[in-house]
Amino acid sequence: MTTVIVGSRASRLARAQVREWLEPMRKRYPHVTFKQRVILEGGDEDRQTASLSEVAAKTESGNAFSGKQQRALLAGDADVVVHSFKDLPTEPTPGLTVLPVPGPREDVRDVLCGHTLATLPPGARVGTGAQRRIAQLLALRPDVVTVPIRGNVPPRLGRLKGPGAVDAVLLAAAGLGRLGIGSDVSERLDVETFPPSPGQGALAIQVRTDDERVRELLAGIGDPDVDAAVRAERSMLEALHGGCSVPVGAHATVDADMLRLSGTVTSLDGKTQVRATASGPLSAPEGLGKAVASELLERGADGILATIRPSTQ
Ligand SMILES: NCc1[nH]cc(CCC(=O)O)c1CC(=O)O
Repeated sequence: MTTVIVGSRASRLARAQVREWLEPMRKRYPHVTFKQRVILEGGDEDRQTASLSEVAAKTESGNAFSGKQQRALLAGDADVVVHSFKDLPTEPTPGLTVLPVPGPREDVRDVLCGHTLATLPPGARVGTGAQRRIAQLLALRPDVVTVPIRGNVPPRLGRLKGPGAVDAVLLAAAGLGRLGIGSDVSERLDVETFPPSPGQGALAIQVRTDDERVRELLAGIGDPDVDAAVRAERSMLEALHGGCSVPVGAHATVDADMLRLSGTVTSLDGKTQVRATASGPLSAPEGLGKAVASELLERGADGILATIRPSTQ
């Protein structure tokens, strides 16, 4: 009997993600005992510091959400860790490997709860702390005011009511779907006008590079289409030198053996937005990601990104 320890952050969403991944794994490998182990992160423990970049600066790894998971993995306290792909930094961590991306991918879209884009009253207050969401929202509705909110998904939704309530909140459909609260959604935002964060809705399964036992066991868990789409989006982000919260949106789709990737970079005030789209073979997702990134840079993305200070939020 072999045992595999699966590390997870403490939040309901993180635990739901691990359960989602474990369910087919347990069916596929009935002889393996999978055990869940909760590993707390700075970004989970520290609820007082408003800015995630400040929380990240206090952690050893400089990452508020995935640093301790990765250290636990390296130390052997877990054999596998499950992240939201979009929360994982683009730089690889020495000694760790991300396995081919499993499917199915959750709904990749961002959603508005409380109002739709069209019904938001002029000057409405919209809760979100993510730079990409702020920028893309202001590009569509320059009249609204964004209010920084962070924390787990249920308290963010809770900001629609009570003292200091906001008119709407912007969140990922994937988080709401995994928590079973998708019915609170007012509008699912179109991927063309509001492209999601690269990798949104997908899971990153990370293991130790030298752990042949687990790597062999889990070889073949990836979904080739989901894997190619996520690789294309993430290599575009990497080529733009973007972390997980720069105002970069990406969306890749698969059609037979072709991959199509759209990317956007938006200034924080929403006034400038560059876009690029290209297609390429499913077998070369990184090449497509780099090609779309070069096109974005040619169209002025570097000028926009230069004005934004690095942040891990
Ligand atoms: N940054 C927080 C975060 N990280 C992953 C998700 C859920 C979406 C996903 O798994 O891609 C969320 C919540 C949100 O953005 O609303």
